[in-house]
Amino acid sequence: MSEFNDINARGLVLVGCGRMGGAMLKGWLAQGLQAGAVTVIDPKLAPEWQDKGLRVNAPLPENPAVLVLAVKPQMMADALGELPDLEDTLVVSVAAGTTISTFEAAFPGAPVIRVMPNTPAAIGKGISALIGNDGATAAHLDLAETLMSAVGRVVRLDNEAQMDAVTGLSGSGPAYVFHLIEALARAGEAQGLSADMALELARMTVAGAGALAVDADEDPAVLRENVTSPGGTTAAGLKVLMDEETGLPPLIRRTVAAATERGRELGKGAK
Ligand SMILES: NC(=O)C1=CN([C@@H]2O[C@H](COP(=O)(O)OP(=O)(O)OC[C@H]3O[C@@H](n4cnc5c(N)ncnc54)[C@H](OP(=O)(O)O)[C@@H]3O)[C@@H](O)[C@H]2O)C=CC1
Ligand SMILES: O=C(O)[C@@H]1CCC=N1
Repeated sequence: MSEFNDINARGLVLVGCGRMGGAMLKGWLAQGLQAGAVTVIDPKLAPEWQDKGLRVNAPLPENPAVLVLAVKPQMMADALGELPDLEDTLVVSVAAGTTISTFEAAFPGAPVIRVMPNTPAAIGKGISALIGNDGATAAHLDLAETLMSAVGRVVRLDNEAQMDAVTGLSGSGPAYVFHLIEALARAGEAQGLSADMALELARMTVAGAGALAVDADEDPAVLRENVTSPGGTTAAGLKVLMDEETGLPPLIRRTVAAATERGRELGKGAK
C-alpha cells in the first residue's frame, strides 16, 4: 500500500516545475505517487516532463489533496492570482521568504504549510524544514511530512521566523558546498594537479566526508580531529581555514546571514 493513497485518489497540483518543483516531483514519482494524479501547472514545462503521464497545464481536479507552490517568490502573486478557490486542500509552499500569511490571504481558512527543501531532494537526499498555520492539523503536518520524507529527511519548526535562517543554511546550503568543491579543485590546480584530476578529488572528498558525517556516530568535530595528525598536513591547512578572523567561520557566518536577510526581504515583497 502506498503512503500516497489519499493523494493518488484526490490528486496533487504542482504549480511551478522548475529546479525545486522538478526535484521533488522526481522523488515523489519514484516513491509511488501516480503520474496521473499529478496536475502540473507551468507554462514553459521542460520537455523531459512532457511524456510522463502527468496532467500538464490541465484544469485542476475538483478537490485536490495538496496544492504545492514552487514558483519564485517574485512570481508568487501572479501564480496565486491564476488559481481557483480551493476547499479542503492542503496548501504547501516551498518559496523562500513568502510568509504563511500570504497564502492565508489567498486561500482563506485553508490549512497552509511552509516548507524549505533543498535540491538534493532530486536524489532522495534532501533536508526539509516545515511549519504549518493554525488551520494545519496533525494529519496535515503528517501528510506534508510524508511528501517531504519521500525526498529526504524532515525537521519541524515551532516558529515561522526560523524559516529564513533555515533557508540561509540548508535551502541555499547546497550551493555553498558546490562552491567549496569548485574552490578545492582550483586550489588543487594551483598546486600542480590537472583540472580533471583536481575536480574528481574535490568532488569525491566532499561527497565522502558528507556521507561519513551522516553515517558516523561521532560529531563532525571528532571526525575532523581523526584526520588531523599532530604536526601534520591537516593541522597546517586548518590553521588557515579555522582562523576566527580570516578563516571559514566568519565567512560562513556572513554568508548565512546574507542569505537569511535576503529571505526576510523577499518575505516583505522585495523583488
Ligand atoms: N532551487 C532551490 O535550490 C530551491 C528553491 N526553493 C524555492 O522554490 C521555488 C522555485 O525555485 P526554483 O525551482 O529554483 O525556480 P525555477 O525558476 O527553476 O522554477 C520555477 C518554475 O515556475 C514556473 N512559473 C513561473 N510563473 C509561473 C506561474 N504563474 N504558474 C506556474 N508556473 C510558473 C517557472 O517558469 P519560467 O521559468 O518560465 O518563469 C519555472 O519553470 C522558489 O520559491 C524558491 O525560493 C526552495 C528551496 C531550494
Ligand atoms: O536562492 C534562492 O532564493 C532559493 C531558496 C533557497 C535556495 N534557492
